[in-house]
Amino acid sequence: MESLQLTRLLFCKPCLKLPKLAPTLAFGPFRHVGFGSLSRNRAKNGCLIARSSVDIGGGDGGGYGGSNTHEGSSAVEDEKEEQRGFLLGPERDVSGSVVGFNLIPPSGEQAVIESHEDVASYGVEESEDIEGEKKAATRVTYNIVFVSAEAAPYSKTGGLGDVCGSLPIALAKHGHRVMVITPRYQNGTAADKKFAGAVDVDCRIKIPCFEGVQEVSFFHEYREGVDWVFVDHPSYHRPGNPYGDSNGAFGDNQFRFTLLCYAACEAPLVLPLGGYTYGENSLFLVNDWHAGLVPVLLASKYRPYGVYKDARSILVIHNLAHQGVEPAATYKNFGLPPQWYGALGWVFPTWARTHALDTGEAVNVLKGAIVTADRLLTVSKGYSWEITTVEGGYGLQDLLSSRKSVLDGITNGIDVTEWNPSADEHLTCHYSADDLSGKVQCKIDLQKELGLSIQPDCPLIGFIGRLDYQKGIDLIQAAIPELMEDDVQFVMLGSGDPQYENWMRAAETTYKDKFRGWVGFNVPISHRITAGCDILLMPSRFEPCGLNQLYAMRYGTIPVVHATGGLRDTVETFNPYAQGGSGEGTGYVIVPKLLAWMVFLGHGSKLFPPNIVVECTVRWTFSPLEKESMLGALRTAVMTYRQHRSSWEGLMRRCMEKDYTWENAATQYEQIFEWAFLDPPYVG
Ligand SMILES: Nc1ncnc2c1ncn2[C@@H]1O[C@H](COP(=O)(O)OP(=O)(O)O[C@H]2O[C@H](CO)[C@@H](O)[C@H](O)[C@H]2O)[C@@H](O)[C@H]1O
Repeated sequence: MESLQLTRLLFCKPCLKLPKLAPTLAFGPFRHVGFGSLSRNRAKNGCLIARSSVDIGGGDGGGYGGSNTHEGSSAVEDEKEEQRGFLLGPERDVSGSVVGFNLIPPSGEQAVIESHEDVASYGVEESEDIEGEKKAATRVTYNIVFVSAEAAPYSKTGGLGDVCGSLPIALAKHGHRVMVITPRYQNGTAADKKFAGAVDVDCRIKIPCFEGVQEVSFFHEYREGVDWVFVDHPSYHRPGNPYGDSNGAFGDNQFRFTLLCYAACEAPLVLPLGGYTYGENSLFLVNDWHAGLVPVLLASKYRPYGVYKDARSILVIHNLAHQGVEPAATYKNFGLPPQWYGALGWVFPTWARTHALDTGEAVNVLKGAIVTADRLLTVSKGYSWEITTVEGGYGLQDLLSSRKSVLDGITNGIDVTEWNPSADEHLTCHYSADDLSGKVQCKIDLQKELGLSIQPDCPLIGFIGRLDYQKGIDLIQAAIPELMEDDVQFVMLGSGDPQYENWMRAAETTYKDKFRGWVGFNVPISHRITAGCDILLMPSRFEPCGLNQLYAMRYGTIPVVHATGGLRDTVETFNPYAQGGSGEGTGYVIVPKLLAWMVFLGHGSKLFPPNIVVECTVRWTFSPLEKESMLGALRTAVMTYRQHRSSWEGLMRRCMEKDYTWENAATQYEQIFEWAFLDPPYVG
């Protein structure tokens, strides 16, 4: 295999020398008054190293330092790798990963100048105390590199795009230097314009993988305090979304995201953004399997050669169901040293194998990331526990349990500027918790737009999301015939599995007056549904965090959710007896919650003083996940909407007053960063 030569000059400065403040870093609310990068300088003490021939992963298996002493993945080794497991007829998920296993067992069977002005990792910043006096407080800032397959507004198919479009900005506002690195997708539609603000930085690197050498280039846009870096390669230029098109997932996703990961490892070293590279002390936030090769590369191809010795990586799991699994024979594609096979090696359980001779051997990128990342994070606390269980671990529960000491969960925030009912650009009418009157107009507008009968008092139920098994679409499908007998309207927006898309179209024909199924991905419509509906249904089988329920709450749209993962963490069960109402009932409070509520409804509000309802906290949850319990929760919500309007308005207001800003989440992320740097990095 041909190896890659990359010319690089590294300027290194003497240990402990504090560099001047880089002007490009003086953004955010905190002013750096002094900082220095210590550990990196320790590694290359006071010398100028001219490095030509830097191999970033050539077939000799080498890494940084131009060393050829490292054992290579020879042709013989490659042969061997090829003989590892072979999957016939692999079943793939929407992102293209092999999911030839039912993870829930079936029943019965269980020239580059690197900055010498090394960017800050540690800073002292000024803050104000409550009396307004300026005082010096030590606040650590980091050079953060987000790696993600999508980042809104440039690319988005779901919540991953939202998070990687918003959290970086929140962290930049905290004074961190933040880069987001993601592919530069060009699909030949108007969406291509979203990348128009990014300029070619004229930096090309060659990546040896897939038994060849690939050249990628970088585009850059500095926006809202964040360096948005786009990796450009012909494989990102094709119709469809980041993962596939109408024919399903792209067959070369392993290749496309391998390129992304290599490029992400190089970017902090080679891109002098604003004049300075991010450098080796960077903190990588790698999101889902698409970015999962980054910690593996750091451990196998950089750290052994003294590069990124003081970097850290945090794997953020947004969805454990997608793991980047491919046949074991594809290991050689990654360009990793053969001895690192074990990090990615994965064996399907016997029951999940395709035939008697199938050894079940595969490579699993997400597993590699779980093994090699310095810390693990999920997007809610509830989900961080669920993934350590058989039901939620998707085969990785034991590995995840073994890393519990570095596993945390932080609930996502939302972009409260984009999602703001009092100023939403996609709405013609606005409202707020103080004045809810505009919401009914949003409902009327939506009914008009969708061709539903205009009925301001008819409960309007919505669903927005990917049409995927995860989201419980089959449950909605099963419940619709019954639900459509009630006096309600139902609107669904989604795209994904063709069988659900077809069902939505058919349901629209069957229930002309009551049901609308919008097949496609449409952000303005998603805003109008969120504002115009009274109830948002989320019967997800599992939900790592969920953003739509957070958007819904902000818009005073009451979520009815399955009590799982982030939904359980963020939606509080409505209890008419709580708070000031406790003890004022008539003795019904000890019965199960749902039954108690039904009794309350049955006897009317005369039984309880009005303040009981007003002071209750929000909403319903239903568990276990069955059609009947979902219908029960929905009908309870509908009854409250119809019969207890003041309770309903109380619910709406409490929802709208909830704080799910990124500011809150960003502070929690900083705690995790601190912990990541307290422990030594993973070295294998
Ligand atoms: N057809 C359509 N048209 C317009 N907009 C659409 C749409 N379908 C979905 N969206 C939007 O995509 C986002 C979906 O976010 P979610 O968090 O609900 O789900 P997702 O499963 O993609 O994300 C995964 O990652 C996120 C982020 O961590 C976790 O919250 C979540 O639990 C996890 O499954 C929302 O902004 C939604 O409005």
